[in-house]
Amino acid sequence: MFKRLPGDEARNLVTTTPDTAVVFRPAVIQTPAILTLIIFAWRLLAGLIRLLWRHPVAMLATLTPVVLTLLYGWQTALLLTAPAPAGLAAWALTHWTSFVRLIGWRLLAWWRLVWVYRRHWQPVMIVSGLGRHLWGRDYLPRLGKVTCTPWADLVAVRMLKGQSVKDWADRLDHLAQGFGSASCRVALSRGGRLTLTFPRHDPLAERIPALPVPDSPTAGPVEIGKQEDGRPWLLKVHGTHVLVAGATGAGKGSIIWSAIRGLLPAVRAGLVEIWALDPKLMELSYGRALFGDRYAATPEDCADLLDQAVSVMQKRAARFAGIQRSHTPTVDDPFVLVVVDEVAFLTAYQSDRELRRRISAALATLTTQGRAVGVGVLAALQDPRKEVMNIRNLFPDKIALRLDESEQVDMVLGDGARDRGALADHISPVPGLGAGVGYVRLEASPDPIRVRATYVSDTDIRAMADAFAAGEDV
Ligand SMILES: Nc1ncnc2c1ncn2[C@@H]1O[C@H](COP(=O)(O)OP(=O)(O)OP(=O)(O)O)[C@@H](O)[C@H]1O
Repeated sequence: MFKRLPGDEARNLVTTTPDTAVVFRPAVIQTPAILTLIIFAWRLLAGLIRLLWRHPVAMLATLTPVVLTLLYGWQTALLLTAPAPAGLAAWALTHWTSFVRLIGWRLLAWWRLVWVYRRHWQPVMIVSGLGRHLWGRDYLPRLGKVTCTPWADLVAVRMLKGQSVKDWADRLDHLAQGFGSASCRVALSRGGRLTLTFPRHDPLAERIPALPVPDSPTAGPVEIGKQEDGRPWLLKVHGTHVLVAGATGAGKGSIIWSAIRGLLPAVRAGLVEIWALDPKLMELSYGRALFGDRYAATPEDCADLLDQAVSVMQKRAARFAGIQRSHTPTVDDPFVLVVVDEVAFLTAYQSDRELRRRISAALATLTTQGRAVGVGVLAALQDPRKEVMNIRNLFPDKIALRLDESEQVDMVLGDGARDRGALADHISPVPGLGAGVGYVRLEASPDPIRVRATYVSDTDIRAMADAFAAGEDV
């Protein structure tokens, strides 16, 4: 879109004699008044047609009463038009959900388009460097349709020719700040067109208490928290392996315990077994009763437990060979979830080379061959560097909680995740605000999803373990 701005050429004038004033005498072309009037009239008409074309409903709602008043007087106009707002009000009062779905979000989208995005578009584009001001004209990306969902605005944009998605991904902060949102995401919708997502409020701002233990046994996906759009966050544990990375205090424990809580009925029904490796002797020891003798804390015990898991896996693989290609949890062949808290203690920080080799080999074997035969790994880790965790790519599903450095985001979630909006290094270190908040990139989707895990407190864990040991419902 080009817009002519006056006076721009004067900026480029240079004088070599500083004490002489520059005299700027633009060439004056006499235009007949009628020509100017025709041009103005044409612009007015084109503007009206464009307005009608872009906002037919709003224009109809505004123009109808005006036309009726002019034709039949205000009393008749009032009589004829009043039923429409009265009907809408009655609809809103009687069936709010359908009113919001069919009318409310559209009205809000129109308002947000006019008041937020169109009003600030030109300055935000120029200041962020996504638009150009060349030869006195603004060359701006085209603002398209705005759609409102319950939690965010989705803004369609046509990029300038020659722009890339990365140009936009590099300016997410500018866009979020420019349009008054807490964050911004960018996704390519089709060639040259983008969808920007601006959350209007954050459903993850508050701590989410532990969910009730499910009624029926299931090996997953288990509900362990909320997604950014307010929908439940379901974590798949059966048929995959999950790596959770986060700095100290990021809330890795809440993901582990939320998953265990969701699996508890299946554990009781014998469809799932949880094998716990707790080298820090902290996180999992609270719920020891849930793991029976499948609990290890010393590196030697951890290596033995992992070897046992490998042996279960290999025996199953031998039995399943040529008969079945995937695993369904049964009492005879339960899903085995190997939970490892701070896996680097067992691999990178382990001083005994032989133990380190055994543990790394067992973990690599489980993560490469376990998922088809019902053996999964859920591992937590503080430092995602390759030297610390060289098998992180063997985990199909990864969760990045708060991380210390921006480069660590792509190490966990894969290349380009941070550019796509996974700002795990910006998550608040204040536990109430940021603990348990993270980004997930699932095997099936390249776009990271912002999530928050429920907080399963020590009291919840003890209650779970005590009730489990006593064979009662939690
Ligand atoms: N999901 C959550 N929601 C809100 N607060 C949480 C959540 N998870 C943890 N917290 C808070 O953050 C604190 C640290 O959590 P936690 O110990 O689980 O982190 P961590 O990542 O396991 O840390 P470390 O690696 O040091 O063990 C907890 O004491 C709790 O107050």
